[in-house]
Amino acid sequence: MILDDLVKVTKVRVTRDKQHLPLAKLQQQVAKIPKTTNFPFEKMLHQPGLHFICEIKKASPSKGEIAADFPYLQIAQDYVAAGVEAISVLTEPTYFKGQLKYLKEVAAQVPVPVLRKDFTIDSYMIYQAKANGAQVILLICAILSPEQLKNYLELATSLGLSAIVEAHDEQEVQQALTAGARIIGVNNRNLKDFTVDLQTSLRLRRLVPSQIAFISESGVKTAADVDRLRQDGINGVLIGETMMRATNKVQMLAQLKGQVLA
Ligand SMILES: O=P(O)(O)OC[C@@H](O)[C@@H](O)c1c[nH]c2ccccc12
Repeated sequence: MILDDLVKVTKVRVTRDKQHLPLAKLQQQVAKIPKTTNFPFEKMLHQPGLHFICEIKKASPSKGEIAADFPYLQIAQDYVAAGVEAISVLTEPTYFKGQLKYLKEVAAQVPVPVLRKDFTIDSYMIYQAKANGAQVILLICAILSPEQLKNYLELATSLGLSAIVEAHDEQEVQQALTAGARIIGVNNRNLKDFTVDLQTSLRLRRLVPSQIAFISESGVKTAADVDRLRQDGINGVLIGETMMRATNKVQMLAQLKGQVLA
């Protein structure tokens, strides 16, 4: 399955990155960044209503190339103009054609929290996220042991980063809760066969207490999809492909929100 491959190539990448910039050096960089303890992403998610996180991604394993032309800074600006409340930036190079520099440049330019979307399998990647301007990281239950999940959550928190703990079924939601997740993201996409079912989020919503923020990820395409999620008390929605393919991001987000633009 695709996750096994992603873990493999990510291990190779982290090993190479560490040779290029050793952990001790990376930690020195991080130590120079002013410490923050306000977790703006979490505060935003707990405001009433459904919040929009939009993603910058050039390609994906399920869809192949999504954007041949990829002006990532312009896309970030368009997202901000559209009123998104956070931006997710893919940094995985092999399957998503992401780069760390996209994260760094976008984060330096936008006033909203930025998520480093990657397959975190080593604490090194959490320091890397921090050093490159992220305020949020992703921790995927399916590729982490309970112990790793707990340690990475603690490290993220100590660095002032929020973590979305991604789950796809009841057992993974339980694993996320046990580890102390403050934000749970349910991926509607089944990574075994790439099928998408919004029902996955709706079904798992009731397992997560309201003091923990709940994000629905993947496959959100229409205002009707958004409406269903909003009605079920979901705090945030993560939208990639639909926004990436929209030539007019302002109009598309307004449409998804159910607002009519003149
Ligand atoms: O493009 P979509 O279907 O709107 O999905 C966005 C996002 O949820 C998806 O990219 C995603 C969800 N979980 C991930 C984990 C890693 C990489 C990517 C993802």
